[in-house]
Amino acid sequence: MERALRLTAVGRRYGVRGPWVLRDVHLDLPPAALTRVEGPNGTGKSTLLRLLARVDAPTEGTVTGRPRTAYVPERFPSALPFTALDYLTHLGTVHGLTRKAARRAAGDRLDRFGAAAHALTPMSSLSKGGSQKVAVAQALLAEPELLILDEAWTGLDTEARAELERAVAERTAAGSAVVFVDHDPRRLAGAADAVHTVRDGTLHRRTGEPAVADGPGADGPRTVVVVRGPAPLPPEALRLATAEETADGAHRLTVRASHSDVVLRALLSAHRPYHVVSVNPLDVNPADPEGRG
Ligand SMILES: Nc1ncnc2c1ncn2[C@@H]1O[C@H](COP(=O)(O)OP(=O)(O)OP(=O)(O)O)[C@@H](O)[C@H]1O
Repeated sequence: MERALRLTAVGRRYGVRGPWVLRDVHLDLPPAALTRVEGPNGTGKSTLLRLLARVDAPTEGTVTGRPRTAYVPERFPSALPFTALDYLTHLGTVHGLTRKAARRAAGDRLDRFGAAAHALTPMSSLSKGGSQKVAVAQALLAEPELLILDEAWTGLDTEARAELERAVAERTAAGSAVVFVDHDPRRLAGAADAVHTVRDGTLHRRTGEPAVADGPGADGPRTVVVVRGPAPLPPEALRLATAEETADGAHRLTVRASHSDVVLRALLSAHRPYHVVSVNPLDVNPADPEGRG
């Protein structure tokens, strides 16, 4: 897809004679793929994410593709002269919504992140957690084709952290590319389609990670959902799960555990909703790796 972002031989250094922070970086962010960027402190992860968000430009190399992008920076500028709701409403109108629709979307987002009580609080008076919720809400408001999260879970409470994980699964299910950095290796563990490590001034793809969103072959816990209902299954569900018809005419979907909520929501909110027969963890038995036992 033309809009998918691609870095080719990208390098960045700060100042004409500054040391190279990154060099010879090649990276593709295909639609519907979740990409993790990891690496020790100070190696250039935030620099890379700023280049992906196009809020910074490379010193050498090219960045191509123009997906509609949203970015949660490591440090969100919270000293803005708006209340949280006015700020989000304003951004919604910038993204093309009418004022009424923008206000509704802004209120919904704050609600989903448990921040409805902060709607009328000036941004400059928000706590670290409150302002982080607004940072995340602003990024999701635009339903971006590329979502970039730099330590976006930091400062969020447990419910908001879970909500952000769900939102990531929703974005990839809707066909968006998502790229994230997080200090916690358990964050979205097993869910990433690709993991890249910043080391020695460049980006290394961790081997063993599949190139794109795939079926049950990747690492991480899996959930098996069995449903009855019409074929074909909703596209949002098929993007995240591998499906097969069972002998008695039900559909058996295998999905990453972190994505099971999104798949269930797609099935239950379908035009003709599905009847959920069972939801179980995939028991990986070496004698029965597909869990058909
Ligand atoms: N605006 C800037 N001007 C000058 N140097 C910078 C700038 N931004 C980053 N650097 C330098 O670039 C290097 C990489 O920084 P960056 O913040 O990208 O790393 P990081 O891997 O995200 O670090 P952390 O894990 O600590 O957030 C560091 O040496 C940093 O000091």
